[in-house]
Amino acid sequence: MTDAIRPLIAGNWKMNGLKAATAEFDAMLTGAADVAAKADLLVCPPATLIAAFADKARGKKVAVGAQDCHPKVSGAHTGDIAAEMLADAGASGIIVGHSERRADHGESDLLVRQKAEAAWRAGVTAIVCVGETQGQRDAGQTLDILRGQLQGSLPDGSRAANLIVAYEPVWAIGTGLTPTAQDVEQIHGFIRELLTSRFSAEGAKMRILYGGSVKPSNAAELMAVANVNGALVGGASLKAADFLAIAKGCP
Ligand SMILES: O=C(CO)COP(=O)(O)O
Repeated sequence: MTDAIRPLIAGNWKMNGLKAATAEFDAMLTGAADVAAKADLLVCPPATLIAAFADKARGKKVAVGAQDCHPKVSGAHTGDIAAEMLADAGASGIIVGHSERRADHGESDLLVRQKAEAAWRAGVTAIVCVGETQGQRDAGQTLDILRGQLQGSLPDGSRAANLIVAYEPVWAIGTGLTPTAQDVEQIHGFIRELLTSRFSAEGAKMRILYGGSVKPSNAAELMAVANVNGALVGGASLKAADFLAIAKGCP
């Protein structure tokens, strides 16, 4: 059933990228046509580059997204950016609840849920991240942690058109380590069950991305796993050749 879900390869540039990185983005735009048959592409640069990238990407096969938003529309929140501002700059998706924000900024499941709702309010897709730490994995708590994060972070009424879930084991991010294909299959299957039991038919159609040390060398194996509907890529999304090669690895 999930075979019909079109894969999405999303790049999370994190706190990387000056204006000079536009050249790399240009190369992604150029190469995107070659991989369009395989997957949709989304690049989430730092907020400073969203508007410029979105202008360049207009009419091309790469969408532009953001890495975070504030739950409110506007107000006295120095340094924060509203989802409406990101949409206005050209973002069509917003990553919320990345483990680096949960850790660096103490973001709770409730706050992540409010940010996902803010993305919808602005008319853009929320990409909600969940994942266990090494310690939680070692303690055999992975599924319990994921159940709790998904329950708390996903808004009621989530639909396949406006919600994407990204499973990113914290211990796999930036480490070169990945779970085995068997582990990924079990965990994505578990997430799928939770989504369908909570959101019925919509849950069956939602994209579930895998993230954590995805590279050209492991993409094909990971992307072939049942209920893996694409990837959320960090380091390897900074280079056009790697990012496009990962998309080529989609089944
Ligand atoms: O955190 C990630 C994407 O959001 C994954 O990062 P890496 O691909 O660098 O491991």
